[in-house]
Amino acid sequence: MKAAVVLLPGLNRDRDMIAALTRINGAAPQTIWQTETEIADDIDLIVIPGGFSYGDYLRCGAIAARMPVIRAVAEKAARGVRVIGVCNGFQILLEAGLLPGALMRNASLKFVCREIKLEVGNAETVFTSGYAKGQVIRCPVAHHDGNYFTDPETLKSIEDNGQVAFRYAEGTNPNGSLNDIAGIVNKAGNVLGLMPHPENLIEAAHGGIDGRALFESALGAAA
Ligand SMILES: NC(=O)CC[C@H](N)C(=O)O
Repeated sequence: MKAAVVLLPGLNRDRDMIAALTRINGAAPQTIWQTETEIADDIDLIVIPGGFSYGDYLRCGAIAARMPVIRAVAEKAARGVRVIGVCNGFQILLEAGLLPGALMRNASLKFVCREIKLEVGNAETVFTSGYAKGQVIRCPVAHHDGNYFTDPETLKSIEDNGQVAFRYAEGTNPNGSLNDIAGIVNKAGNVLGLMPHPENLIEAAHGGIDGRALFESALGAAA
């Protein structure tokens, strides 16, 4: 499988993401700059990394969501290509309408940078098939706008459809997210957004490999 990483000014997790994908996939991902309007047909997985695109001006992810490259990502997503947005990448996918809901300022009004625990909410997605349902994994978070919110009807539908891929395990919700939601997939199941950073826990030097199965699932279990 071939992976690509979207690059935007202000992102700062792109190198970590490229390193993680290179290690897991055995080949460096292609990089796609903000102004590109087309993404190659042989790309199976597109990743939008975390950071502070365009300085988080207006709202986190709001400016990025209007860049040509995100339109190209949306076109690929509509055709079933797998897309992962991590942290700022998740915010961008929400702002672009590829996922439902919004990420508000953390309930504490503070930037939170620490390790939390994640519970796998649905192990039947292409991104979580390497985990067991209910499995609890370690994962770092680093954000100030991670407080997932949506209207009650949407919340019910994402819960009923099994779209909650990851939840903050009991007592570790760092931001006040509704239903402890840490990551969701779209209805079709090929777009994942999550606030924590699994790319920072994929090799022994990181102190653990709990994030690895996410990328292995996304890269390995492809049709
Ligand atoms: N690490 C990140 O991607 C941070 C995302 C965003 N800038 C926030 O602080 O909420």
